[in-house]
Amino acid sequence: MSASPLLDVRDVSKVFTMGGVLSRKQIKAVNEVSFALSAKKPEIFTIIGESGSGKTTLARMILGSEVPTSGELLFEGKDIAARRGAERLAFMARVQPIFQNPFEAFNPLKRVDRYLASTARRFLNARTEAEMEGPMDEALQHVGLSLREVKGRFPHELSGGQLQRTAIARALISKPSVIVADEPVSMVDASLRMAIVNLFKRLRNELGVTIIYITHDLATAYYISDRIIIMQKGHVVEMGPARPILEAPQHPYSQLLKRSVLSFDGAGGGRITRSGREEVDTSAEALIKGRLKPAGDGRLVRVG
Ligand SMILES: Nc1ncnc2c1ncn2[C@@H]1O[C@H](COP(=O)(O)OP(=O)(O)OP(=O)(O)O)[C@@H](O)[C@H]1O
Repeated sequence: MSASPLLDVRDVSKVFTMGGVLSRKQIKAVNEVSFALSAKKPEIFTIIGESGSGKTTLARMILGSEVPTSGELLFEGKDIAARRGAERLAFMARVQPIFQNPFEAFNPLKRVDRYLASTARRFLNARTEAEMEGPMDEALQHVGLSLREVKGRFPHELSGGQLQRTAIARALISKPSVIVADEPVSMVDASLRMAIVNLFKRLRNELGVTIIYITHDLATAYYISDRIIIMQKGHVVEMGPARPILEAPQHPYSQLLKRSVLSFDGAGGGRITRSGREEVDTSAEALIKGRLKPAGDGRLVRVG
């Protein structure tokens, strides 16, 4: 068996050139980033950073939809950018994306099961209804849904949470080793966020899927991540086990990020109102101090 890491990101940079001949401007979106994910130990590997820090560009290079300007990304020892045709398709089956907005991920005029069926056709070469429906239902069961529940439904007929879980099920159909989830909970109602991130934990534990979780939400990052990297202006400023880093960040930027998220963040670090009466503090600080714990229904509950 090969000893290569599952994913090996080596000194990867991406430069975008903007403007015309006279006003040429270069943006180094990703700057010499390196890390490796183990083939043996599935994990939740989080990429955290504020808007514009290069997270999405890095994710697009991992998915092979953007080619690095320098450095290389290897999946099971082979260059991602060099894969073509059948090799590219096989790679795409193993490394699947989940996007931010489930309502954009699905065509509003297409029934969601048709979307799942086309994924089964593409990656599993399924042809008959039965060949498609078995893996579709299996994937939906992994996210707490079933084919019976979503069959014939249009995206607007499902809740945001159901639709995001369907998007995750779609990603599971090809039995991937890696899921790249770019801000998967930022468009989901705050009360459902923990349910989605708990699902990622289950996929890691039960299916052995490695999750690359891209976010600016320190609270969920703290709660689910095994390791994190913190990015600022394309650079990795801190990398390592998630909890020690988020509890006591060393780099001034990580410290600033933590402070700013604790004081104001509408996307997860802020306050949500439950039942219109009670305020639940979902900030990273609250989680860190252990004042909240996730309840079975995906909400956070106050301890003691
Ligand atoms: N196709 C592109 N052409 C030019 N510049 C780009 C392109 N894609 C990204 N950039 C620039 O690269 C930098 C990093 O962007 P990127 O989207 O990777 O950051 P991000 O951390 O994912 O931010 P966000 O959370 O807002 O998506 C930004 O300055 C952005 O404007």
